[in-house]
Amino acid sequence: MNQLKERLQKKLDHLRRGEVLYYKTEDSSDVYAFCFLKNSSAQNLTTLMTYGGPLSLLVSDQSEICKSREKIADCTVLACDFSAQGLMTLASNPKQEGPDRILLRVVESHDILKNLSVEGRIVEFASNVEGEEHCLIYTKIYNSINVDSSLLLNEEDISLARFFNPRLIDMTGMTEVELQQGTFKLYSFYSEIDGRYHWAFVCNDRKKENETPLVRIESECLTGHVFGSLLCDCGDQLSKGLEEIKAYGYGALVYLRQEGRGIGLKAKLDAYYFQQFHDMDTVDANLAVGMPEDARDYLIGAQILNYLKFEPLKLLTNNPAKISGLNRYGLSVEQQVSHIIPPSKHNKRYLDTKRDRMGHRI
Ligand SMILES: Nc1nc2c(ncn2[C@@H]2O[C@H](COP(=O)(O)OP(=O)(O)OP(=O)(O)O)[C@@H](O)[C@H]2O)c(=O)[nH]1
Repeated sequence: MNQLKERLQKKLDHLRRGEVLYYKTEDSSDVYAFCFLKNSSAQNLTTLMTYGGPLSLLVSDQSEICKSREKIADCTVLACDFSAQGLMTLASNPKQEGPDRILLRVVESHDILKNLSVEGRIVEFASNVEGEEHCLIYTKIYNSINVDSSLLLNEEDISLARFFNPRLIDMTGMTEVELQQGTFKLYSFYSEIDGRYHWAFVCNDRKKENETPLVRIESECLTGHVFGSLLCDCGDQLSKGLEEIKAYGYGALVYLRQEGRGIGLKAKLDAYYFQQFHDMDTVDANLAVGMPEDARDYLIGAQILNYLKFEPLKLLTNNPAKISGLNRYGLSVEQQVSHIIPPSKHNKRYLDTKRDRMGHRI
């Protein structure tokens, strides 16, 4: 973890000095070059222009970008609010304009919006580096160049930068609750990322030096957790998870608001329709309603565990994506602890699909 942090820090230092960094996307060989726009960075602008196509510029509302007007007359300018939700703001306001914007080559096509999801993350990343700097200029590189790896940002760096940003969750309250499984401390956390509250049921009964906490990350399931639907194993997993943590004596159940594997309740119910009336399994049904098979991200969970200082940890799960989802944000999972509920006639297909199509260790 420390090595990763140091490596990231070095790259950030380059960025602070106004030097050009590079970014390579995970799913293609596209390389972007970018830097902050500073008054002194005319040299860097020339470098960017030599490498690539039209420059793009992301500016915040208070940007002093007008000062640089002459230098970047042919830029695509995208209005952007550099909040933690920068990406969403960007996507939902592609035409946001103001009198102080120099030029807008208005972004309308979905393709460009898709690209923005890559660049939006860079913006978020860059804005975390230095609050004062609010202009990021970038271009996709068309000329093939050899990029020095110390100047290359990758997805891992972006994930780490997001993780180290302490502003993404706030601990908003703590109380004690009596559950069937025993007494837990219940923490609430507000997340800037999705504007929701997430919960942690914490058990510290037997905390010892060097003992590893047992953690369960539970994704919201209104139908299973609240109404006791038999179509999934969620209800049983929730109560058994709390029971096991209590019996172990040290750990937490982190309850994330990721209903329907992150696609939301409305889309989950639409997907149920395809499962029931078109004989699809959960994966195909999600795709049929235009959603990914699993839309979850574990940044909020990772930040909550970091707040609780529950790392390294043992994770109660059958789902390898949860382990890699935490590793991605620098958390170490020392052990996977199986969390298997015996199948019933109602949820057998659901569980078979988890095993056969989603790699769950069941
Ligand atoms: N899209 C969709 N989501 C479902 C369906 N049934 C249950 N879910 C959701 O699946 C998620 C299950 O979350 P978890 O139990 O935390 O995790 P998991 O991925 O099953 O992995 P484990 O840790 O092994 O339990 C919840 O968000 C449920 O709402 C379904 O038929 N379709």
